[in-house]
Parts: sequence; C-alpha cells; structure tokens
Amino acid sequence: MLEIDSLRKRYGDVVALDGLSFSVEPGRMYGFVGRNGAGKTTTMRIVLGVLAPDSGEVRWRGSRVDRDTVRRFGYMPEERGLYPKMRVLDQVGYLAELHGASRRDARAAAARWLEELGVSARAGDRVEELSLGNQQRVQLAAALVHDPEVLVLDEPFSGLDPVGVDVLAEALKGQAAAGKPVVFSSHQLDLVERMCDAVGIVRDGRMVAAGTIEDLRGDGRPRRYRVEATGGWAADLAGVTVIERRGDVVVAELAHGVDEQLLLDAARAAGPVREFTPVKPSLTDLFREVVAE
Ligand SMILES: Nc1ncnc2c1ncn2[C@@H]1O[C@H](COP(=O)(O)OP(=O)(O)OP(=O)(O)O)[C@@H](O)[C@H]1O
Repeated sequence: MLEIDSLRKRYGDVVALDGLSFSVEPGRMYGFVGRNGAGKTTTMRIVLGVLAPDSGEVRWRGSRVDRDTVRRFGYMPEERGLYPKMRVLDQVGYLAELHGASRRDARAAAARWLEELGVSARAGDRVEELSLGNQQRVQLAAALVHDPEVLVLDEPFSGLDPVGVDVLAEALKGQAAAGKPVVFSSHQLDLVERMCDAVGIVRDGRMVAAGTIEDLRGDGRPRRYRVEATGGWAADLAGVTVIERRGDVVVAELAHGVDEQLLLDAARAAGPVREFTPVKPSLTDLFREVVAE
C-alpha cells in the first residue's frame, strides 16, 4: 500500500498542505482531484521526494519512502522532464539504462513502450519536434520503461486528444491490472469517474472527500428520480421536491424515508409513465458540492 500520511507544507505564509492523508492499494487506480492551487502537485512532489514536507510522511509497503524507494517509482512531473534535443528512443532507452538495465534490454523496453503508446514512428525524431500530445506519450513511456512498482502522474491527460486519452488510459489500466498502485491528478472529472477505483478530492491542502465514487455518492444523500409522465402531477406530493421540470420530464428529490413507489404511483395516476430512472450525481456534481466556497 502507498500511504500518504498527514502531510503538512507551507510556502512562507501559504499553507499548501494542511494534514493531507490518503492511501492507494496495489492494483488500484486513484484519481486525485481538486481546484487549481488545492495542493495536488505539492503532494506529488513530496511523494516523489522532490520536496520535503514540514511534517508527515509517505510510506510504501509499510516503510518510509526514501531515495532508493523512489527510484522504483514511475512518475510524470508537472514540468515535463524530457531533453528536447535528444531523440525519442535514445531518451527513453537512456532512462531505462539509468535504472540499471543493459543497453540492449533498455532499448528493447523503450521500443516496446513507444510501440504500445503509439509513438514508435517518431522513435528517431528529436523530442522537440513532436507535438505536445506525442511528447506526453513519450513522457509516459519514460515513466514506465523501468517497470516501476508505483505510478504517480501529475495531469497525464492534460492536452491530449481523445485518441491519446484512450491510449494512455489503456496503458495505465494495464499497470493497475499488473498490481501496481496508480495515482494521477486530473481536471477531467468524467475521465476520473470512468477510470478510477477511488477518488480523493482535495481542497485547501486537505482531503475533503475520499473513497469510491459510490462511497462519495453516499447513503445519506437524498435520492433523485427522473420521471417522464404527462401533467403537473409531482407538484404537491408530500416529501417530494421538484428540482427540474422540462416539458413532461421532471427530476424529483425524495425526502428521507419517502418510498419511491409513491412517486411512481402518483406519476402513473396522472397518465402513462415513459421513464422512471434514479439520477446519480456525477463526480463533477460531487466535486462542485465539496469544493464550493
Ligand atoms: N514554490 C512555491 N512557492 C510558493 N507557493 C507555492 C509554490 N508552489 C506551490 N505554491 C502554492 O501552494 C498551493 C498549492 O499549489 P499546488 O501547485 O500544489 O496546487 P495544485 O493542486 O497542483 O494546482 P493546479 O491544479 O493548478 O496544478 C498554491 O496556493 C500555490 O500557489
């Protein structure tokens, strides 16, 4: 398990992290989300040992993460760290060699990842000649080439076209399926919702909601239904609030303890019911709720 435990960090007067904790189990994909300036990059830098926390610690498999441990992590920093003048295959191969692979194995692993990430046609080009999206794919190849135990990625999907997103997403799912914890930050909440087993929402350096999307949706939350039926039937039902009405479609929220069958009965009494669907809040809805000022 990768454990981020009670991290605190100040930059002068700015409190960037205020006791932030979360953990990621092996084989799990963890989405780390929050508004600009919430503390995501600071957290990731601390996990990777680039920045020291004022207090708190990071543990991997129960031991405090140190320089040696971090060498076994794969990462994509926010400031993409490739050498612009170096050729793509040379660069990724070189990084694998730095991690102890023989030159031959390093180049083979590099070529394999470039192929997997759809950039093998650019293997002989200089990094600076690639589009930003393709540079990002190379950056992920660089993060994966030494077969890391853990992946920590700062906004790996930003700036990618939908095909690039799919390619990276498949690669990351493969890593999680191989039993590694994968943590990534993103502002693309639909993507996080689709990909992640668990999500942490950070606000002002603190985790304000964490768990599976289902956990975040929560049992105590009022239930909502979308109902398509004729007439103004939902207006005066006890325990029912109409949230939205568009033509014959009503989104109704039920007070705690109100049976949804009552809602259905009332709709059917008014006329034929063409739709009756529970409405689940999206991660974007949940995010807006917990980070709202
Ligand atoms: N080197 C620094 N010096 C001073 N303040 C900093 C520094 N780095 C970050 N901060 C501040 O710390 C807070 C957290 O920043 P951080 O970069 O971790 O946020 P973030 O969640 O990654 O944001 P974004 O989504 O915009 O990338 C912000 O208030 C930021 O201005």
